[in-house]
Amino acid sequence: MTTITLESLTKDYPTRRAVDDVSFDIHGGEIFGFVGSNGAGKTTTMRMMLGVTAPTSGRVLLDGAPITAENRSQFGYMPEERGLYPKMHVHDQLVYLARLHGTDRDRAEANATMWEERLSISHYRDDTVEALSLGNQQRVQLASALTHDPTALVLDEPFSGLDPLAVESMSATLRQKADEGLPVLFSSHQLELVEKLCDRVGILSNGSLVACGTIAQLRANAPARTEFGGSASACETVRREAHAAGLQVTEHGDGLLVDGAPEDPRVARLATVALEASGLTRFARYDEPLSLMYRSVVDVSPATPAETEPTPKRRWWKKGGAR
Ligand SMILES: Nc1ncnc2c1ncn2[C@@H]1O[C@H](COP(=O)(O)OP(=O)(O)OP(=O)(O)O)[C@@H](O)[C@H]1O
Repeated sequence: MTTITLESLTKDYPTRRAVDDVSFDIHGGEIFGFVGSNGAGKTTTMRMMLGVTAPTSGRVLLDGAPITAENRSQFGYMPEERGLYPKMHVHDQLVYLARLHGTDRDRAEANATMWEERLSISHYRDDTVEALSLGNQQRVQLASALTHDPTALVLDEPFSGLDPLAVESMSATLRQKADEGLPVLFSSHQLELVEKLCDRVGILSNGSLVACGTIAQLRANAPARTEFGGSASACETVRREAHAAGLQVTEHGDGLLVDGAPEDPRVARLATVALEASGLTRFARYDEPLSLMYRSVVDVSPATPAETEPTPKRRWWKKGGAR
């Protein structure tokens, strides 16, 4: 199956470094979620993958060999600025764009009709794109990335502005294409969705990849916390003993989160004491949601200009990115 490799990709603009030494692989069959704050460098990285922007240094490989324009022309790309002709009719446009990628007319017609049905835009096939709502334009944009039977999908914020049913249909489509063996990468600010849908996630901060892996790998590498729950008196005991032991405590719903893994003797002791006092019903490692892991690695200070000393990077994974 196809593997796309980003090898030390760096992009300098005159006033700043937009992407700084970014390396990771995307494997056929997986959905890779690309997240990061506004201006973190996601779009620039995707543009370098697609050859729309040339890297200052680094390269993109396809199955271990430098990627060619021909390889890239077979990718399905959904650019951030979108790329449809506003005055062209939906169906004609889908067929036209597929033909530009080299798909023969019959196949382009059949694929356009199939994706119109799958993405619930058949009703608009004879409308101009500019007459559609933004969400429906987005569905057409996704269809245009699919009608030429792409070998990979690279989608810049495909979920932004979609209604819940469209999110479901977009998610199902991406999963289907990954199941067919395509590498699928998309960027998004919807962290819950990314957590639910993606096999692996890469987090960019100020142009650097600060975390990369499966949700389980990210969790395993994130600082551990333990969840305690139960009666008010059990929670009070845990709170008091944790403070005495110098452990950080955070309120969490009707329970508490304590810094440290359940197997940490100082944390385990809290459970023993609370059990003795009775009323403890929950004691387990806390499954950090992606949104919290994201906050703990993303640098919220203004981006570092290229000419100044870069801030130290916190990286959670070994270079190259585990699968
Ligand atoms: N053509 C350009 N010239 C100069 N700077 C640019 C150019 N394109 C992007 N940048 C800068 O590079 C940085 C990364 O931008 P990029 O669009 O890749 O971020 P992003 O992560 O996609 O952000 P968002 O989530 O807001 O879409 C930003 O500071 C941006 O201003």
